[in-house]
Amino acid sequence: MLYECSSGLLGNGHHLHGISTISFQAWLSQSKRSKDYALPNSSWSQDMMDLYSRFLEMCKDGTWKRIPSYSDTADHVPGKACVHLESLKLANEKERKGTRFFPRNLDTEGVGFEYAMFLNPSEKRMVCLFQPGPYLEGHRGFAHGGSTATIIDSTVGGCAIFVAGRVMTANLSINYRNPIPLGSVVLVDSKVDQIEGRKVFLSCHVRSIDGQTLHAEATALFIQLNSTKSLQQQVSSQ
Ligand SMILES: CCCCCCCC/C=C\CCCCCCCC(=O)SCCNC(=O)CCNC(=O)[C@H](O)C(C)(C)COP(=O)(O)OP(=O)(O)OC[C@H]1O[C@@H](n2cnc3c(N)ncnc32)[C@H](O)[C@@H]1OP(=O)(O)O
Repeated sequence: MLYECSSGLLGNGHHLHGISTISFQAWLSQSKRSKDYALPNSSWSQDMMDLYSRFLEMCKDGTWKRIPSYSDTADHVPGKACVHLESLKLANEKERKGTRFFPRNLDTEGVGFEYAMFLNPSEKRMVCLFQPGPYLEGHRGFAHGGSTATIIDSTVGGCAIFVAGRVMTANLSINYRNPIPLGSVVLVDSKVDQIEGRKVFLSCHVRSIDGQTLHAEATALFIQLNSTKSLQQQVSSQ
């Protein structure tokens, strides 16, 4: 199902550089036919379940929104970008066969990235509950720094998508402060700090759920892509 952008996420009819963002509901209904991986499964620890329930509770008054998660990359980008990507997807179905959104690339539950994101629209903030599995090992018993970078990029990326639609990471700077034990649950907390034209600046902290350990802190710059060109056109014109 294709759809057009309508009401804005940052208030009615919000426009950022001429690009109207879509309503959260429209995006949710666009993607609901795909399997949602951000729902609890048997690999989730009690800590993960407890935190997830706490955030679900905070969704009840609309302050927070649970963000679904899919294995198809095209489903992650809302708005007009989705129309472009949907067409691209239909046109190139053959070539696209077998591609997956990187953090959802494993079939077995619990071995890789287990995560669920929640968006706070008024604070332009995205929080990700992350439980790294055994296939993300770097040093013995700890998550690989690249997997931490991936979950940070995806969380700040989700936040940037919320404010600016189709974006790409231009810069991601991470300070790793304390290793993340495999199987533990951490909170990846990101927010938009500033928007300057097409540039979206964000910051992010990764903390243990008791808040006592700072695992990593990051800053990121995302660039809003030209809405009049499809992703395919942008790639082929470079
Ligand atoms: C309903 C809403 C709900 C939403 C929720 C959704 C939930 C979804 C959940 C989860 C989402 C998952 C999210 C996934 C995230 C993953 C993202 C990635 O991994 S992206 C792959 C890695 N990145 C690349 O490969 C880029 C490679 N670079 C490029 O393609 C270009 O450099 C690009 C597009 C970044 C910029 O190129 P140009 O030609 O469009 O723009 P130019 O003119 O170069 O830059 C624009 C401005 O930005 C500055 N700029 C560009 N790069 C910079 C840099 N690295 N550092 C500082 N400034 C930079 C420039 O100086 C310029 O600034 P001046 O306008 O002159 O002030």
